[in-house]
Amino acid sequence: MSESNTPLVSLDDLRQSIDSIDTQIHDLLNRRASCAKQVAEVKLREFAAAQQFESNTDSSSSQQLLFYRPEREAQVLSRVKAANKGPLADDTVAFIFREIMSACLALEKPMEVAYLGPLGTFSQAAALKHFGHAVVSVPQSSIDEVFAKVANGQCHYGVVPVENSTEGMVSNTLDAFINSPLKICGELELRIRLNLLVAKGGKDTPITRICAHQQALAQSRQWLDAHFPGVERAAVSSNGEAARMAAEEEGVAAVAGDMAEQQYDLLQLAANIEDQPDNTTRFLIIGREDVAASGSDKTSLVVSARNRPGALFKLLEPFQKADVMLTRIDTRPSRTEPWTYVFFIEFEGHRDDSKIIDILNDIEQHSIMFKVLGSYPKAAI
Ligand SMILES: O=C(O)C(=O)C[C@]1(C(=O)O)C=C[C@@H](O)C=C1
Repeated sequence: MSESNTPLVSLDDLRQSIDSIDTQIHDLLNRRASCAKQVAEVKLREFAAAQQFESNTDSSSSQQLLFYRPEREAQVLSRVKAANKGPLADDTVAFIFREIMSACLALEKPMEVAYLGPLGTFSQAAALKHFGHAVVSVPQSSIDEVFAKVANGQCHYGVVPVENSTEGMVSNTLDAFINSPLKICGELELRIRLNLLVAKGGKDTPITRICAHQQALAQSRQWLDAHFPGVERAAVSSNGEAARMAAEEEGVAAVAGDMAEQQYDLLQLAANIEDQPDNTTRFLIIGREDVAASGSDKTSLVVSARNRPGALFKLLEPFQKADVMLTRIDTRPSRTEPWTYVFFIEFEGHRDDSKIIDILNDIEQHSIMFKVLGSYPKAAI
């Protein structure tokens, strides 16, 4: 018998080893969860002490009770990825720890996260990827509603799409930031795989209308042109809504992802119909509080320059001088007067870093509107 055919350890022995390891993992998980519960008690004590101190000194209470700590979560995820020796892939280990932290945080404080619904949208997939499955994800009818629900305290956080690798920026999200008091608390990327979906039993029904969010229609335009020329396309409020319509209306097909397919129990007529094979959407996490530095952060700001030659150069020059990496710049109409613009600038670093403080002071002097939208950990998974 060749060496590879010789079982060194029996199946029973291996399963006994797995059982024993599972018992240890189980015990360790509950020990970790007990630590997280104690962390919650410490946070509550510190919060109460700060409140008392503030009322004694008669200052207004600015202290927020924060259970969710994005900077700490990013550090944990980066650390487990860096320490991973395999055979599990780094991303797999990070996803497992993502869920462990999500479950631990739920013991401290169950969290509600608003996203662009209905059920089964990529925004919901993004919310669960970022926060893990222990959060309650709460569907909203529009991006503006996501902002509103977080701003009025009905949800702890929100998840909004900000740019797609095929279609560019999501202008609705950028515009919503201009007048919102909310902060950016995190970011993540989600690979967008689009499928053509119809109701189960609708395999032979001719497709008369293809529905999807306008971004999904644009991301699969060439495929739809080639396979369904002349069939009406309708942009609806979300891919989840398109999937719901496909489930209920005869002849309607939806362009949507796996979550929508499962949610509405649809039939997949074609898979991966997106025109760009690496089609990816970047999402932002919005909340009411600033996030402490994690050591690997980005900052976003919105700024409007005086309408004069060299104004944009003056805004960007401080980054070049301080050798700070710009990661994105977008322009939107200011909506205050015609032909004036605001710039969304995103760069590496945290607003509390001394180098970044100097840059921000410099930019503020050359701008007529200036708002830091937040500093937040770079996407860790
Ligand atoms: O370190 C903390 O502050 C915790 O609350 C613990 C923990 C974790 O499980 O590691 C849980 C929730 C926070 O968002 C960050 C980390």
